[in-house]
Amino acid sequence: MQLLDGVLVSGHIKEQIKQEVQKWQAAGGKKPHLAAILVGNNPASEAYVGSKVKHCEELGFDSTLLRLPADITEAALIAEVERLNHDAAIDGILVQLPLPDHISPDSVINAIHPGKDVDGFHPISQGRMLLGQPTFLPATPYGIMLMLEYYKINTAGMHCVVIGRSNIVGTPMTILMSRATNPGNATVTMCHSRTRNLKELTLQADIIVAAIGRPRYVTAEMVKPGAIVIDVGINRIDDPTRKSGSRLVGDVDFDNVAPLCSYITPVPKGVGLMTICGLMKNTLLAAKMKETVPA
Ligand SMILES: Nc1nc2c(c(=O)[nH]1)N[C@@H](CN(C=O)c1ccc(C(=O)N[C@@H](CCC(=O)O)C(=O)O)cc1)CN2
Repeated sequence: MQLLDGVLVSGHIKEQIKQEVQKWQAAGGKKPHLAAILVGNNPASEAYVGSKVKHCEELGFDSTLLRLPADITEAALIAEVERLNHDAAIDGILVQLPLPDHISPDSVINAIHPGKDVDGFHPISQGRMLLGQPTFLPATPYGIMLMLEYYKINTAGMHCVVIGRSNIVGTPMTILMSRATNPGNATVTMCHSRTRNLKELTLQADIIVAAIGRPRYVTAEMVKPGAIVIDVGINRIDDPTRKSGSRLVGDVDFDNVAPLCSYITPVPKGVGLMTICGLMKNTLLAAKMKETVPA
C-alpha cells in the first residue's frame, strides 16, 4: 500500500505556483488577488478561509477577506459579490460554504462573474467542464486529478466508483474521471444515498472516490484488494483520548481499508490540502485571464 501524500504533492504544486507567479510578475503581470467571503462564524469555515488567506501570502498572492454577519440578507450578500465582480483589483472570488440556511447557495454562486469563479462552482464553469472546454475546475476534484497525475497513476480503462453526487465534488469527479485525459479515461459509476447495491458496485471498483460526508462509511468488506481509494471526507468525531476532545476522520475506515489498497489518501493530510492547490491554480489562471465586469 502506498499513501497518496497531500503534504508532499501540495508542497510540490505550491512550489510550481510560486515560480509561475514570479515569472508572471517579471513579465509585468500583477499579483493574483483572491477575495474570500465568510458569512457567520462557523469554526471549520473560519479555519478553511484562514488557510486560504495564509496560502495566498505564501504563494505571493494578494488576498481580501470579507467577513459578513450570519444574519446578512441574501440580497446584501449578492450585492457584495457584485461589488467584487466590478472591482478590477480582484481576480478571483469565493464564497465559503456552507452558507446560513436562509441564503440560497445557488443564487449567490450564480452572482459570481464566471471569469472570477475560482471555486469552479458557477453553472458556466460546470457547463464548460462538462463539454471539455477550458475553465475553472471545482477545487477538490481538480486537486484529486493533480494528485493522481503526480503519482503517474494511469486510470485508463479502470472502473471508478464515485460515492456522492454533490455539485462540488461527486458530480464533477464523475465528469473528470470519464474524460479522454490521463488521469481520466475511466468507466465511471456514480453512487448516492439511494443506491441499492452499493457494496456490489464498490467491490467492482478499481478506484473508489468517497465523498459522502459520513465518518468511516466505506469499510474493508466494500473494497476490492488492490483498489485505489480517494477519501474526500472531513468529519470531526469525538475522541476523549485527544487533548482537544475530537479528531478528524474521513469517509473511509482507514485503519482497516488501507492494508487492502494499492494507494489510499489519508485524512487529514490528503485531499483537503489538494483542494487549496486547485483553488490557488484557478486564482493564478484568473489573474492571467483578467475579466472584470465594467462598472
Ligand atoms: N467555497 C468553498 N467552500 C467549501 C469548499 C470549497 O472548495 N469551496 N470545500 C470545503 C471546505 N474546504 C475548502 O473550503 C477545505 C476543507 C479541508 C481542507 C484541508 O486542508 N483539510 C486538512 C485538515 C484541516 C483541519 O485540520 O481541519 C486536511 O485534510 O489535511 C481545506 C479546504 C467545504 N466548503
